[in-house]
Order: sequence, then structure tokens, then C-alpha cells
Amino acid sequence: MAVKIDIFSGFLGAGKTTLIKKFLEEAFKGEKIALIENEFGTVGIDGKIMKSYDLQITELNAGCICCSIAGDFTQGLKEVLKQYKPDRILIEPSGVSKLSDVIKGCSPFFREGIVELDLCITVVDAGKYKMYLKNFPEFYKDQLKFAKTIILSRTAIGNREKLDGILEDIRHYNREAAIITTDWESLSGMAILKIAREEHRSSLEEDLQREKRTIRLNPAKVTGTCIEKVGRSTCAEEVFSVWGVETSRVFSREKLKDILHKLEAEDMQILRGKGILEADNHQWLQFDYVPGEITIREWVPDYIGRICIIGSKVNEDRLKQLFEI
Ligand SMILES: Nc1nc2c(ncn2[C@@H]2O[C@H](COP(=O)(O)OP(=O)(O)OP(=O)(O)O)[C@@H](O)[C@H]2O)c(=O)[nH]1
Repeated sequence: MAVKIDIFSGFLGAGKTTLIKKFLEEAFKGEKIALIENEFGTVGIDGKIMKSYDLQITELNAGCICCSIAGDFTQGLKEVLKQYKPDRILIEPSGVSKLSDVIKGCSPFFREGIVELDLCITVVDAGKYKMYLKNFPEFYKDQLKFAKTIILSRTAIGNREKLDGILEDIRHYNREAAIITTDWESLSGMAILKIAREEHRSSLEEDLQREKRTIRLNPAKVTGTCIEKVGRSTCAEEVFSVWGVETSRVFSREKLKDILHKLEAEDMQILRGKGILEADNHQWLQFDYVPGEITIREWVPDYIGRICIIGSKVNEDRLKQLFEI
């Protein structure tokens, strides 16, 4: 029987990892699961965050599995299939990956019948929809266009009118996908799974055919630095930059909060920050930063602290100064 593949796409900080956790806890019980975790930065954080779950994790960092490390992705997928023999493989591309390229990376495996696409989800932060669509249209539209299910996150912050406006706008890019606007908290993982499986109206084959009509692949470039398309496709590395560091530095919760607040005021267009750090009294903290939202949680001890900051104008020296590293 073909191994199921689920792709969890979505822009930086949209809620991909959070959704994967929900499915693991509420919907995928009893299945042998492998997770391919792709981080744009050199320092992986999500792989550590998912460690408490019973699954096989393959981390592919320092680039996007859709372009600069596409070869590593193919190899990683092969190895997971051969060595782990899972029932299901979850793929979390970096937030700046193009979904069409991730699907294309899986295509040879689909064609051989080794794997079949089960879920193809894009998570969209309802609060930042317009801003990201305006500033990063090439990446954002691609993630919307090729999803079979689009799930809005942070719906609690928007009124119904605003959500309906987003819904209407998304339909310009994707008329087929099932769009979930209900707050996740009130839906079970099983309910989301059922919607994602039943409601989308086109098959992957149809999507690939549609894609073929609009994208001409240069086979020599498929595993190279960037899949070449008619009208040149932009690579995430050309638009986004990242600062990642491992550190033994100890931060108080207050100090960390203060630094993250300062990120907001910096002229670096920081879009995402995440990390795991040692705090006072041998405690550990895990933090998430998206513009306008800082979350700091208690965490389990690790052997080293990690910070990853992604933006469009990242200044490493200034970040080192801020974090005092
Ligand atoms: N309030 C609220 N917070 C959310 C929601 N979804 C995600 N978050 C928070 O947003 C932060 C980022 O969520 P992640 O699930 O790590 O997002 P991601 O898409 O995996 O992010 P990347 O690591 O950039 O790929 C975390 O602090 C989450 O708890 C939501 O629907 N509502």
C-alpha cells in the first residue's frame, strides 16, 4: 500500500507546527509517522520542539526543500521510506517555500506509486494575510494556489466581516480548496482531517497538469539552486535572510521579552524569531516571535540554546548586539 504524504505549507509563523501537533495528538493515533522538517535557517528549532512525539524526524535545514536543498529532500524522502517504512510522512516545508515546488519534489514518488498525497494544507495567518500577500506575493500566492485545504489561523482576532473578506480574496487564487475559517480550538483534529480529505474538488494529477501548462521545467536545474520557470522564479534566498546561532548564554524571561520587543522597533523587517534558551535557575524557555506577537513558554532542558531569526533585511551584527552574543 502506498505511503501517505501530508504537506503542511504556510508562511512564516502561520501555525504549521501547531497544526501538525494537533493532528498527532487528535487524528493520527496508531500510525507509524515520519516527519520531514525543513527550516530556512541553519539552526533547527522545530525538530527539537517535536521530539516529545513518537515519530521519526528528519531535519533538513539551511535552505528550502523546494530549491536550494531539493536534492537533500529527494534523498531524505528515499531514506525515510526505505529505513523507517512509515504509514505516513508529514512534510513541513520552511515558511518561505513554494508549495508547487514541494509537490514537484514529491512527484517522482507519486508517479512510481510509492507514495500518495493525502493532505495538502496551507495555513494562513488571518491577521497578516493582506500584509504578507502585498509584500511577498510570489511565495504567498503559490502557497494559496496549490493547497487543497486552506486553514486560517488566529481567526479569533478578526471579525466575521474581515474573515469573509479574506475568504473572498483567497478564492481569486484558489477556487477549489476547502477553506476552514472556524477557530481550530473548536474543531477536533479528526474533523479537520475529514474536511481536508473530502472537500477539495480537484485531484493532484489535475493540479500537475495545470501546472505543466504554466511552468516549463529545465530538468538540469531541478536539483540545482532554483527550479527554473518561464518568467524566472525568485528563490527564497534572494528575498529572505536568516541569522541562526547556538549559544550557552543564560537569559532571564524579562530580558528575553525585552529583546523580542526591541526586534519590533528595528529596521530589519523581522518576520519570524524562534528559539530555545536556558533561563535563570536552570530552567529553559522556548520563544516564538511573529510581528506583533511574542510568546515565551517554559521548556524542557536541552544541551545548548538556539536562536533563529528570519527577515528580509536581517543585520547579523545588530542581532548579536541585541542578544548580547
Ligand atoms: N493565538 C494563536 N496563536 C497561534 C495560532 N497558530 C499558531 N499560533 C502561535 O504562533 C506561533 C508560531 O506557530 P508555529 O506553529 O510554530 O508556526 P509555523 O508556521 O510552524 O512557523 P515557522 O517555524 O515559521 O514555519 C506559536 O507561538 C503558536 O502558538 C492561532 O491560531 N492562534
